[in-house]
Amino acid sequence: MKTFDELFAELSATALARPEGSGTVAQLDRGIHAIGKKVVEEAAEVWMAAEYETAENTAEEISQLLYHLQVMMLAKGLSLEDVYRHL
Ligand SMILES: N=c1c2ncn([C@@H]3O[C@H](COP(=O)(O)OP(=O)(O)OP(=O)(O)O)[C@@H](O)[C@H]3O)c2ncn1[C@@H]1O[C@H](COP(=O)(O)O)[C@@H](O)[C@H]1O
Repeated sequence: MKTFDELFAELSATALARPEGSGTVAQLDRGIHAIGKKVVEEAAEVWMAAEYETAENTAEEISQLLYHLQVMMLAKGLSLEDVYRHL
């Protein structure tokens, strides 16, 4: 289990180190357009899970959406603070 901030720290390090086989590196290399499509896809999966599936499935879809939002933050060079100051 990890927090939002811990995942972001891990993904930031992964983006710099670019380890072989990293899905995050592959996603970053696909660019903003592809990452945006994943964000929309995962958001739709959250909606569908919330409407028709269990709370547990919904939580899993939400975690995937949060992951892809963080990948988008990295692709745009945004820090946690850049986002948090709007909350
Ligand atoms: N938390 C996640 C995470 N959540 C979701 N995903 C990816 O997001 C996608 C969402 O799953 P779906 O069921 O929608 O899968 P899918 O549509 O079949 O996926 P694709 O075929 O489109 O890739 C999958 O490709 C998952 O691999 C994640 N990929 C990685 N992480 C974490 O990110 C860190 C770095 O991962 P790597 O870069 O892969 O080393 C590790 O801690 C991982 O646990």
